[in-house]
Order: sequence, then structure tokens, then C-alpha cells
Amino acid sequence: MIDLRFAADELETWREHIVDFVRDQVDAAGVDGAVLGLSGGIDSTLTAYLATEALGSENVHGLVLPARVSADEHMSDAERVAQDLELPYDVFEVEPVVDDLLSAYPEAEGDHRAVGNARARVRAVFNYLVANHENRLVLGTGNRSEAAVGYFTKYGDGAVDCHPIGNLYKAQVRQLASHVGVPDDLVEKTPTAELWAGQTDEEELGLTYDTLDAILATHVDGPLSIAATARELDVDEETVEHVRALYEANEHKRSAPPAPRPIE
Ligand SMILES: Nc1ncnc2c1ncn2[C@@H]1O[C@H](COP(=O)(O)OP(=O)(O)OC[C@H]2O[C@@H]([n+]3cccc(C(=O)O)c3)[C@H](O)[C@@H]2O)[C@@H](O)[C@H]1O
Ligand SMILES: Nc1ncnc2c1ncn2[C@@H]1O[C@H](COP(=O)(O)OP(=O)(O)OP(=O)(O)O)[C@@H](O)[C@H]1O
Ligand SMILES: [Mg+2]
Repeated sequence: MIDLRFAADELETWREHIVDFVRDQVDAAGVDGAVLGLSGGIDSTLTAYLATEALGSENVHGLVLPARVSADEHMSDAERVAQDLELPYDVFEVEPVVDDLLSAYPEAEGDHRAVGNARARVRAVFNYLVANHENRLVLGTGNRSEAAVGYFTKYGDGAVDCHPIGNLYKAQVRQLASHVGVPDDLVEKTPTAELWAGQTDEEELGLTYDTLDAILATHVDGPLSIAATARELDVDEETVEHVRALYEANEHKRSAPPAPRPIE
């Protein structure tokens, strides 16, 4: 595979670059701070660390938003992050709202994807309820790897005001997290969207983040063809084609919804 990790001096540059970005976004919007969902996963944890450095802990409101399928371990990790960073935080249950949705539309009951995405969208509603009321921005936690293959819920965890770590591949998220002092057990955790019980990102995507990152950097964001990427990385061409297909199929998640052009 290829090594996408930053050199030591680049790490510090990226840290400052993202901290400046968060501060600039909040200043430019003229708001009083930020809100973000804390899942106990590495993406939201790193974002919380950098946002705290940018804005001060009192200006970062953490929301821990458990659903029925959330593991206690992850929710207590989320609270640990808020406590370690001394963030004001709240715990709001997502499931009563999801249950209301399903009692209105029971046809979706048992549909993992529809119900899981509804959980992510209910979280977005909570984020914006707080952001509106407290005059804050909603910080996204998505990284470059997820964005490229559309591995997020449209208008769920994708419904945010900016993407502080949106240009980092997953391997770089882990490395920067370690650099800024995120505890090792959180850095090393298996990534999970936790939209349904037992879900893991790598199992659903059908490949590891290391392979995904390498294919993105070499082919989707880089200059090599599918065949050359497969040769260079020693992976099957089908794997590269799979990533390419996900990238193309999810273009709609990375752009504004279209409308018919005006009639002349
Ligand atoms: N070509 C197109 N042009 C415009 N819109 C298009 C479209 N194709 C689908 N759509 C719309 O998009 C919808 C499908 O998108 P969406 O609702 O997002 O649903 P979908 O992409 O099917 O599911 C979300 C995926 O992201 C994963 N996820 C979600 C949340 C968090 C994380 C995580 O890592 O934590 C991962 C989740 O496990 C699942 O694999 C369709 O129902 C349709 O409304
Ligand atoms: N239970 C939850 N409470 C609050 N926010 C959540 C919860 N689950 C998901 N989120 C939000 O949705 C985002 C997307 O989830 P995702 O799994 O991609 O990131 P992560 O959990 O931070 O890291 P990882 O991908 O390594 O699990 C989270 O970063 C977080 O902001
Ligand atoms: Mg997660």
C-alpha cells in the first residue's frame, strides 16, 4: 500500500491550518461558537479537540445522541471526550423521535438503511435545534475518504456548516488525532457508523480504510488509471472499479441539488 501519513512538521501545519479554519468560519459567520455530535469515534473526537483549541471549551457544545443500537462503550467514550475537553454537553435520546417516525410510517420498520439514515437525520435536527437557539455553527466530522465514496447520510451527518477534517484521509485523521493527544484507545477503535447493530464501516464498504485511502489517493484524486492503480497497490482491478463506481454514484451527495435552468 502507500503511506499517506504526514511528516512530523506537516502534522503541526495541519493542526494549525484546521484550528485557523474553524476560528475563521465562526468569525466570518458572526456566531458565538459551534455545536457537534460526539459519537466516541475518531472523526468527531478529533474535530472536538481541534474545535476546542480554536474556540475555547466554553464555545463548543457537544451533543451525545444515543440510539437503541448505540453501544454503551461508545456513548461513554463520547462523554469522556466532552469531560476531558471540559465541553458543555448534553445527552439527548434519538430513538423516541425515530419511533414516532415509524409509528407514522410503519412500512419502513426493519429497513436497516432507511431507519439507520433516519437516526442520522434526527441527530441533524438536534444539532440545528441547538445551533439556531444558541447562535452556533454545526461542525461536520466527515473526512475525505467518506466524502469520496458517499459514506455518510445525505442531510444526516452530511447536514453541517463546514467540514474541518474534510480534506484528511482516514489514516491522516488517526495520525493527527494521536498527535493532538487523543487517547490511543479512541485512535485505534474500529470505525462504525452505528446506524444498525453490529455495523462496521469496513465490512459494509467491502474494503479496509487503508485500501480505500490508497485507491483514492492513487486513482480518484491521483493520476493513475484503474489498471495502473491495481498494479501499483497490488489489489484487484475490481476493487479499484468498485471505489470508482462509489465515487461516481455519490456525486449527488457532494453537490447542491439541481434545478432546471431558467427558460430564456
Ligand atoms: N443520482 C442521484 N441523484 C440525486 N439524488 C440521489 C441519487 N441517487 C440517490 N439519491 C438520493 O440519495 C438517497 C440515498 O442517500 P442516503 O439517504 O444518504 O442513503 P445511502 O447512501 O443509501 O446510505 C447511507 C450510507 O452511508 C453510511 N453512513 C451513514 C451515516 C454515517 C456513516 C458513518 O460513517 O458514520 C455512514 C450508511 O451506512 C450507508 O452505507 C436516495 O434515497 C435518494 O433520495
Ligand atoms: N451516537 C451519536 N451521538 C452523537 N453524534 C453521533 C452519534 N453517532 C454519530 N454521530 C455523529 O455522526 C458523525 C458520523 O459518524 P462517523 O461514524 O462517520 O464518525 P465517528 O464516529 O466520529 O468516527 P468513526 O468513523 O471512526 O466511527 C459522528 O462523527 C458524529 O458527529
Ligand atoms: Mg462512528
